[in-house]
Amino acid sequence: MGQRVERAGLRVDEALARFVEEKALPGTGVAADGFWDGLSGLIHELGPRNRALLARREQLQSQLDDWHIAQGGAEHDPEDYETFLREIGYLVPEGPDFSIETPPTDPEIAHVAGPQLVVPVTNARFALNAANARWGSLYDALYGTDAMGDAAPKGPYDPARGARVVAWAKDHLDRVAPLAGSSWRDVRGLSVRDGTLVAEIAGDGADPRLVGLADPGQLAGWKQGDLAEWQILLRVHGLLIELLVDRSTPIGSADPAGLSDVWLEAALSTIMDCEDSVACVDAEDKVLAYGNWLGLMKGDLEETFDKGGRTVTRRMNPDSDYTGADGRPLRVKGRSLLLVRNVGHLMTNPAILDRDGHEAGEGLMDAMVTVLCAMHDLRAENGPRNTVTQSVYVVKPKMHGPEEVAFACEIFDRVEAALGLPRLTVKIGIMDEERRTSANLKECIRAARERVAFINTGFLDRTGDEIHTAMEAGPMVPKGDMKQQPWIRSYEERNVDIGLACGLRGRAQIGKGMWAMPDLMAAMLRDKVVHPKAGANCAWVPSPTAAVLHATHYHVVDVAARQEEIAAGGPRGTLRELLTIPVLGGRNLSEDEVTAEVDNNVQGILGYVVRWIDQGIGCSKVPDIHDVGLMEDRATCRISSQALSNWLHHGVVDEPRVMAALRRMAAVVDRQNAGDPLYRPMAPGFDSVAFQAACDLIFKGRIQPSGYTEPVLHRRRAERKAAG
Ligand SMILES: CC(=O)SCCNC(=O)CCNC(=O)[C@H](O)C(C)(C)COP(=O)(O)OP(=O)(O)OC[C@H]1O[C@@H](n2cnc3c(N)ncnc32)[C@H](O)[C@@H]1OP(=O)(O)O
Ligand SMILES: O=CC(=O)O
Ligand SMILES: [Mg+2]
Repeated sequence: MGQRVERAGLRVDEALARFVEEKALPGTGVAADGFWDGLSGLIHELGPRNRALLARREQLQSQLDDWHIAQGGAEHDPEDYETFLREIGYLVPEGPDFSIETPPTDPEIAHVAGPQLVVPVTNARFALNAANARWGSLYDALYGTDAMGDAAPKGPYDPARGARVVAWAKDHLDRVAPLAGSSWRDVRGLSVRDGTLVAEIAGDGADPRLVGLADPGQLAGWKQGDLAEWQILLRVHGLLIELLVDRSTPIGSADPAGLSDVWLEAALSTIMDCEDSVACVDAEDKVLAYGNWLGLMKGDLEETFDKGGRTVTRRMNPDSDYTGADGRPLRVKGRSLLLVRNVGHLMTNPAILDRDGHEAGEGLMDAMVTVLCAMHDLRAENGPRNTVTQSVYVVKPKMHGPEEVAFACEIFDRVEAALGLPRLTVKIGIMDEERRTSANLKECIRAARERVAFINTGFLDRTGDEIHTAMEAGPMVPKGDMKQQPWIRSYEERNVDIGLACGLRGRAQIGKGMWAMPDLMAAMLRDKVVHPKAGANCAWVPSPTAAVLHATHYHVVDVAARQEEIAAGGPRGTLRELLTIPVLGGRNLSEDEVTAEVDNNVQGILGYVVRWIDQGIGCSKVPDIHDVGLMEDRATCRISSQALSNWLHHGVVDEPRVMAALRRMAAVVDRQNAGDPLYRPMAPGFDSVAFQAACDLIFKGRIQPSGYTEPVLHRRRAERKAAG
């Protein structure tokens, strides 16, 4: 921890003060005094209210615990349960219907449905890649993954696989942008003439047949002679598809149509994450996160790194100019619309101490600093912009119920006033990922009706909270079975239904959760189409490649039409189903099932935590016991930790058994990381801070606030950093 400096009654770590004053403030028109006064007001006036909201969470949790204990194993009565939840104020009364009033938002939020990428903002290389993931090659995504059913080959280019890629892409075009009376497979030449796409089809005689698009309106634009002979833009459900015709390339020269690649508009929006996927425990870490976000908002972030023996410098992509189908200039955005996820209301951070020496609320700090950084985009006079509606999009996670949403809105009211921004510049994304928010979703949206820009089912945290909230109700089903439980179906359906009923269409996104198996792209192509089919404007993907493949789902499904149908069909999932607790009930698990579940959870926790604690890496790909690489972050870790705590609490397993699994799996995780020169093994000593952190998450998981992983992770990471 560095020296502290005094600012408006706050004791601020010097590194953070320097960042704010020398990097973030200049160019915004905000004076340093005004900034620190504003932040001090936020911390001193809203800080106590923040703590009171957390105390309310604890009070409700202990009332829930007592209620379940008092049931003493009697059969669960859902009606009694619901009455009790209303009595204690866990469920709040639902008010009359309303529509949100958010001012106009950017087209990526309001009108076009597509993938939403998430990236740890602390990793500049990944963050830049994510910002540029607006566009990606379909050919590369198919060739380089298992998307077509078989694993990507290593070694030189395989022409047979290449041919399958091209066939896949052309079949997809036949499905989503068909030619009039012909197939893309039969095209021998492509061009645009008089504002119309012209495809030459090999005929029987010497002269080719000329055909156009079945729907000529799908031609969006073109250009000649830049990257390729022709770059032709099609538009399908609002998303652009670019056909590159270039016979000078190996792929184009081998293709009858001269098609050298198909690029897709993919990650329409990206969340720069300061939360679940990062490890930020002090000023040094916060400055890294804020600094990258600032660079993205200024447009000058760059990162130089070695890739395959080459030095690469990565910067943000520019926009591109085309001729539109109407003959007028068409500028196409080269970067994803960037949102920033702040932390929630729980954590504090030592980067700032208040006048009583308490750590400042991290969410308050994030709100003020991330919006300040975004002012560089709002103030930019030329060059590429993030928003065209003078908006700053802040995603707010892990809130419990409408009072916490209202509190978040108040924070942003104060931030706007302190920074001299028009009220409602900040648009808020509500992560529906805590049970009290799902159960009171309509009232949560009402609390943010002036500035809500998205609701999203963060089902991973939500599953962790499901287990924690009902910890005393009994042992829960294994985590793999959670997705088949009534509560989660109701949760997903109600989120869409309530979002539609509250008028989110045309103003705000209704989003769905993460695909957490980054290497299983065939499975994603098969399964994740359910998200647009469910009426979601966007759904989370873990990587740019996944964004490209998931984009194809939005070509196939017309989300606007699905939303119409769903809204017309009326509400589906019920509150009663939502409140169904996923306990094992009378179901007996075999010894093998229990062992597999314990081993799997333990392996995931250790594999994630060891990199978090020792290397400050907040999101990792960790193999499960079947050797499938899973995206692990704070939320997936919360599920594993809560699942084990719950089984320990109810005697499904005992401490020696879990400890034995921890030791066994630590050796497995050590082997998995053997190639990492920065890795410090946990076995055979089992005394490292990382190993202790994993133990805390499991053995003290039941008493963590809402079952969050952050308090343990932060404390142990700080301990590890202090030890050097
Ligand atoms: C519950 C929740 O809150 S979910 C939201 C939080 N989760 C996330 O943000 C997930 C983000 N994803 C990631 O961090 C990573 O994809 C991981 C950790 C899952 C896997 O990382 P790795 O094992 O390093 O990925 P892998 O080796 O397959 O690919 C690395 C390449 O893909 C790119 N990449 C991978 N993920 C991303 C991403 N999210 N954004 C941008 N680029 C990415 C990297 O830039 C790198 O390419 P480069 O060499 O050209 O820079
Ligand atoms: O933040 C996302 C989640 O699923 O949790
Ligand atoms: Mg989450």
